[in-house]
Amino acid sequence: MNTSTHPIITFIGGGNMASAIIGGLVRQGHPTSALQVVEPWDEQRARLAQQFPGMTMLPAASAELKSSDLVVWAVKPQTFKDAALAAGPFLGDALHLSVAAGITSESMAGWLQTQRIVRAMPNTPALVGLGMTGLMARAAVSDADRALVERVVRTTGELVWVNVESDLDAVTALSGSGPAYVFYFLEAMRDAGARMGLAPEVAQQLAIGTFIGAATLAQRSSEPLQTLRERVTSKGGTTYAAITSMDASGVKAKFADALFAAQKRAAELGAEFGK
Ligand SMILES: NC(=O)C1=CN([C@@H]2O[C@H](COP(=O)(O)OP(=O)(O)OC[C@H]3O[C@@H](n4cnc5c(N)ncnc54)[C@H](OP(=O)(O)O)[C@@H]3O)[C@@H](O)[C@H]2O)C=CC1
Ligand SMILES: O=C(O)[C@@H]1CCC=N1
Repeated sequence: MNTSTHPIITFIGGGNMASAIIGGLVRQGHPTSALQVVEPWDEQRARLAQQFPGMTMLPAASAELKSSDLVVWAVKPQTFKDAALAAGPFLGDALHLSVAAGITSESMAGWLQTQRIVRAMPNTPALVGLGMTGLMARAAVSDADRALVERVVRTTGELVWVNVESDLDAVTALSGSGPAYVFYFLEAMRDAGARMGLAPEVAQQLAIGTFIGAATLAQRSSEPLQTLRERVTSKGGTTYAAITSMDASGVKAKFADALFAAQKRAAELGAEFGK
């Protein structure tokens, strides 16, 4: 571990998720001089270098990686193995944190020849400091290593630990992919509002404000979600008509099917690209 107060953090893959975490770290005062990114795509490297001046930008794994205290794996599951085999020999005794969907810590331990591995499943609201991340550590990970991971992840929002690694596939289905479901509902609400005659931008403003308001109310309230819902649902009123229509179409069951499809895909990605 380097002796300065800020660990050297290396990102393998400099795309959406890496940018979100780097943004959180920099906002919280992590110096860019203690950040390195391996990113093969020239344009993306240039974008990151402009956004976060002072970071070490590398087109491929090389000897510079030896100084890493923490390595954050932010490549697609499909490219993880190749990236791990390329960077592994340069990584010394670093702690590893993967955000890749599906790829198990067992696969990583084989490719990287280490047990110091934590898996994370973040989500894109990390970009605005409102991320939700699920974490799971291999048994050999020390309390100090867990604390370092928590420090990094907290710069992007909240976190929860799970003990069973396969639970991360459920976390992926729920909160990892979750922002996309919210955007999907927002699109549906905006489009329906527009069909009712509202200007689309007004409908969108109403939809987004409603999501933020309802989610904040749910977060601050000690009452069950069902009670909050029932409070909106006046007997014989408009909400009752809407919820009855959704129940008749089986929306809840269809929504559950969608989450199970995501969970299944996470496990498939691990089986397909973890070999
Ligand atoms: N986006 C999301 O909402 C979430 C994503 N994740 C996980 O995060 C990971 C990254 O996703 P995301 O950031 O969206 O993906 P991106 O495609 O935005 O980022 C991945 C980056 O890695 C680069 N890359 C490819 N091969 C290598 C290599 N060998 N070495 C270094 N970098 C490489 C890619 O470059 P190029 O494009 O040239 O291939 C790309 O810029 C995935 O595993 C995903 O499962 C987890 C939670 C949420
Ligand atoms: O869609 C995906 O595979 C990644 C993982 C969670 C969110 N995006």
